[in-house]
Amino acid sequence: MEIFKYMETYDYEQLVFCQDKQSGLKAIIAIHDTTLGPALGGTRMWTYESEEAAIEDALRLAKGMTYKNAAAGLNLGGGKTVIIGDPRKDKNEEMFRAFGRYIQGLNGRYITAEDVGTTVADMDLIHEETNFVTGISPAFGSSGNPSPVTAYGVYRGMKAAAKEAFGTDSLEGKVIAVQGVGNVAYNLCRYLHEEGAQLIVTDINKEAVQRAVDEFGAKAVDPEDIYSVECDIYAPCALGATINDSTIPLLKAKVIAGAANNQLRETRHGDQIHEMGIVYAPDYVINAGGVINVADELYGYNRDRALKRVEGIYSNIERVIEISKRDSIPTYAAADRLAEERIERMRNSRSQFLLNSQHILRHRS
Ligand SMILES: NC(=O)C1=CN([C@@H]2O[C@H](COP(=O)(O)OP(=O)(O)OC[C@H]3O[C@@H](n4cnc5c(N)ncnc54)[C@H](O)[C@@H]3O)[C@@H](O)[C@H]2O)C=CC1
Ligand SMILES: CC(C)CC(=O)C(=O)O
Repeated sequence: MEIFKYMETYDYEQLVFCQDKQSGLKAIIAIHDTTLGPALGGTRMWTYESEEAAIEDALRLAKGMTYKNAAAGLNLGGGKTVIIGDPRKDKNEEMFRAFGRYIQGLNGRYITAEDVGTTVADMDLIHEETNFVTGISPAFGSSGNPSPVTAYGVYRGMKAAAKEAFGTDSLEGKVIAVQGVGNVAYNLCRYLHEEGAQLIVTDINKEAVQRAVDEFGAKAVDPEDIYSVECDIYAPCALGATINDSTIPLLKAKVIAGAANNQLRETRHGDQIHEMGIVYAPDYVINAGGVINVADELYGYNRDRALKRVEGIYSNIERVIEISKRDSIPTYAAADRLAEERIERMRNSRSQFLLNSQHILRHRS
């Protein structure tokens, strides 16, 4: 991978490599775009096949956050971190503290939160070193684990997509295939079960599957069978790129609506599902609940205010569908248009000089 070429093509601002020998920290912070404000995005810990795969993931996820934050109406830019390692074996206190110091060194250009492989406890360790972290324990007046709120947003967005496909937003009796029943999808399944949906679930973690079977009466299938099951809605809630050349021909669903980031392997896969008449709820629009929730901490966390905003994911999905129809483009492209137009508007808005604490004139004020 030619890193600078890639960064130039997709207009990235900064890529930071963090190494701490004692704790074993190997982290990559990617900052995509800070036009709207400081970059906010979670930290993923994962066992990558190669350093290149980790860099690519950080870059792709960071760009996704720029679009997610913009489309959600937040005054935040996009960034993301990946830590290379196995979250079950390789974590230690020094690692997250060392990582916290790296974040502090960015002086507010990047604010972190949880993602796959990291927890509230990890954020609390980061918080020992920096205030540029969200999703820390509620005991600190913070919002805690974002996953249940992400799930609520996905549930709301799924209803809006269902309305478009089936003429009603009721999910009662709908068969929903959920891929990955981790932190977000477990909570999503609860909403869906309460509304009377029939669940088909899969996960590489057998205990997670069993919990969904026991608590929600879900039917379990093997991971490779989830694409081809007879269902109304496919909810990808594990990792990205599951909508691709191999899986698209297998899909029976009329709606794709799930929590995973970067669901389309390539944009042409978004074109393909659009041509097939599948209503696709773009990943970064439907899964913005978590970031909306943690971003609320920046104003002094108020759960009711955050949930009210997350509810609006329903109307945001409706808006994306409207743009898609108006401009005859797939929904993923409509979402990009929504986000890019907001960033451009803010970039071009007239700015008047205001004296701030950094300016050379500050001592004269
Ligand atoms: N946690 C949050 O608030 C947010 C999460 N997301 C995205 O949603 C997705 C899920 O996030 P979490 O629930 O937090 O992660 P998680 O790690 O708790 O859950 C993911 C689940 O997927 C399973 N899985 C992994 N590979 C699989 C495969 N090939 N087949 C079936 N299952 C597989 C894992 O065993 C795990 O149970 C991720 O893509 C994440 O980036 C997006 C926005 C916010
Ligand atoms: C988990 C969120 C708090 C932020 C994030 O990284 C995301 O939405 O993907």
